[in-house]
Amino acid sequence: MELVQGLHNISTEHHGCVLTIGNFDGVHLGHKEVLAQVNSLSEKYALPAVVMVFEPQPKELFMKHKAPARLCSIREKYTHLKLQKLDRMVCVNFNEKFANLSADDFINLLHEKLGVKHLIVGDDFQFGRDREGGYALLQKAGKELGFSVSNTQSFVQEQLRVSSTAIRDALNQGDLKAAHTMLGRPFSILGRVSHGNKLGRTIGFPTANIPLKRACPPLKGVFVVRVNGAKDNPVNGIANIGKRPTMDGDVHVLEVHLLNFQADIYGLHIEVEVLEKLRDEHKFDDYEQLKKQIEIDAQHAREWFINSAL
Ligand SMILES: Cc1cc2nc3c(=O)[nH]c(=O)nc-3n(C[C@H](O)[C@H](O)[C@H](O)COP(=O)(O)O)c2cc1C
Ligand SMILES: Nc1ncnc2c1ncn2[C@@H]1O[C@H](COP(=O)(O)OP(=O)(O)OP(=O)(O)O)[C@@H](O)[C@H]1O
Repeated sequence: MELVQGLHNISTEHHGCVLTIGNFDGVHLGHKEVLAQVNSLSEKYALPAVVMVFEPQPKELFMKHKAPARLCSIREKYTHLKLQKLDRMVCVNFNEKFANLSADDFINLLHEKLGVKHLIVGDDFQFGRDREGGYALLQKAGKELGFSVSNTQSFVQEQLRVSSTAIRDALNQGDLKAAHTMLGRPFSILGRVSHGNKLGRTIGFPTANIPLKRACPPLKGVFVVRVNGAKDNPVNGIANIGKRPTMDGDVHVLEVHLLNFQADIYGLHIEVEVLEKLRDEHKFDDYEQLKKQIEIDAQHAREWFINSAL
């Protein structure tokens, strides 16, 4: 999948496409329905299947640190979208200037720069300064400018529309099973293993540290995890997502201790699948108490793997 970073990198060869637009945070099953339609119409029109995403996501520009937690970084989004077999991802820098485009200017951009032939959006899609444009305006403009517009039916599970918001809520409540059902895969975090304080090994629990790009992760606590990329097969583990209050930490990190595994994995790109919440993070009086608790966590995780037959 080709990545076009910024509107200034759109060239004449990008003219003509079947397009969808959105945040696609987490790339969940509802998104996949939309993307499947983009692919099928791209075949019908013999034009590239293109997804336009915004970075930062609009609420991150408008609400700053009060914006909802991100389900995935832009890099993870690219990785998940690539699996949907699209031809191109256009990543728009969502800055003040872009946010201030009128609805008409935005439509002109789709028409003139991208040469959109068919556009697929949700019927709740709003765009342009103050969210002034909507589905009806797109249809009207499409008739005048020569592109068609359609929307997808809501993808629902147990009468609830699958959405990034619903997945954030599930993760926040520690309901990994519900998040898994809506994502169609376990919630996971991708990252490169970096050097930590190397204190973990002194208490018998060496950990792989993965810096979290997002300031605020969508879930916190101690979890049963499964790691892909550390060796040929997935490796079971336990992980902490938090600030490590016992060590007076002040930024969120993901730390994974792999069970029955000894190898140097610094620098490797791994995927940490978060499978089950064990507990909240605590501030312990000393490392000895923390160590005892992690031993209990490891035991609970082993039992969980035996019971889940994973
Ligand atoms: C399974 C697990 C559970 C953890 N639970 C806590 C916790 O409840 N409170 C806390 O302050 N740190 C917790 N930690 C973080 C440890 O403080 C940290 O891993 C250790 O100090 C080593 O850090 P380092 O790898 O940067 O040296 C946990 C780590 C793991 C792997
Ligand atoms: N469950 C769903 N069924 C069908 N289309 C969906 C579903 N969820 C999202 N979409 C569509 O996917 C596109 C991208 O949507 P967006 O990223 O805003 O999704 P969202 O999951 O609803 O996010 P949020 O919960 O943050 O509002 C939009 O066209 C949207 O209408």
